[in-house]
Amino acid sequence: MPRHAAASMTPRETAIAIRGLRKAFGGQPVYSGFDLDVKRGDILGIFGPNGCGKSTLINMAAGLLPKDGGEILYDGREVSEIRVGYVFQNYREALFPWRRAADNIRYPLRRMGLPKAQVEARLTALAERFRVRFDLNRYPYELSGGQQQLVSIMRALAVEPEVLFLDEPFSALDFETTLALRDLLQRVLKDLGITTLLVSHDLEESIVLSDRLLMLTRRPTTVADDVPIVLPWPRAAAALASPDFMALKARCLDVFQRAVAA
Ligand SMILES: Nc1ncnc2c1ncn2[C@@H]1O[C@H](COP(=O)(O)OP(=O)(O)OP(=O)(O)O)[C@@H](O)[C@H]1O
Repeated sequence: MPRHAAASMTPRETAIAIRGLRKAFGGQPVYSGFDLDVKRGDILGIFGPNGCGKSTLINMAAGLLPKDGGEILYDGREVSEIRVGYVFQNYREALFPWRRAADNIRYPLRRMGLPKAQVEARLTALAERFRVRFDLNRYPYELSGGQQQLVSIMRALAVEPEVLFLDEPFSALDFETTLALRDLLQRVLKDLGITTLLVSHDLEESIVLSDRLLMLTRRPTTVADDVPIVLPWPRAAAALASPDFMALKARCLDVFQRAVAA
């Protein structure tokens, strides 16, 4: 594989500005005047009580769900004006079952009208970045859950997104697979510098994968705490035992328990 193929993948690092965001369901507000800034290249973890609106936030940010008011801008542009990648929790429903894994990854690139040679170069570069050892010519049902979710992640990154949205990407996977994928993903995201919003139900995972962790309250949702995660990258499983990690976890757990009790 030529080295320039991997090097060609250089998405822009984009900053996100959310101002006065409003959203209600059935008259019940989830967000009423929510503001947030995300620095370019940051991985922002979003953590909070069940039903506080984590998925709603990233779905609105990704343009999958309309907002009632306010704005979400990417270096001043609407989401419709930028390329985004989205990885869903449920990899079984995310991939096209009738397309081989490689064709799932090629699909958005073909839709973009990319010449065949570039499509293949991106596919090869991604396979190299993610150290893929399985056969991408298999169909999704022939792959393990972890392999399928890896294909979903590769497909999301294939379009060279400016922003990546991850909604509980590992929650349907076993622990061993989760650790391996976490390790791979953080290396790739930090290498590429993609601004990322990550929703996870797992506090340790949120801390391990984030530059900054946004702790949310129950709805109407506000920010309970905004925690910089100052730990060296990459963060291997062993980092979970470090005193700095334990201190961050204790702080976040305390905030979470107060948010749930409120
Ligand atoms: N389409 C919808 N119609 C009505 N209510 C909705 C809709 N989508 C979400 N909600 C409600 O809005 C709130 C926020 O939902 P959301 O899925 O964003 O929360 P979450 O924090 O991601 O939840 P969880 O932690 O359970 O995954 C919940 O109370 C949910 O029931």
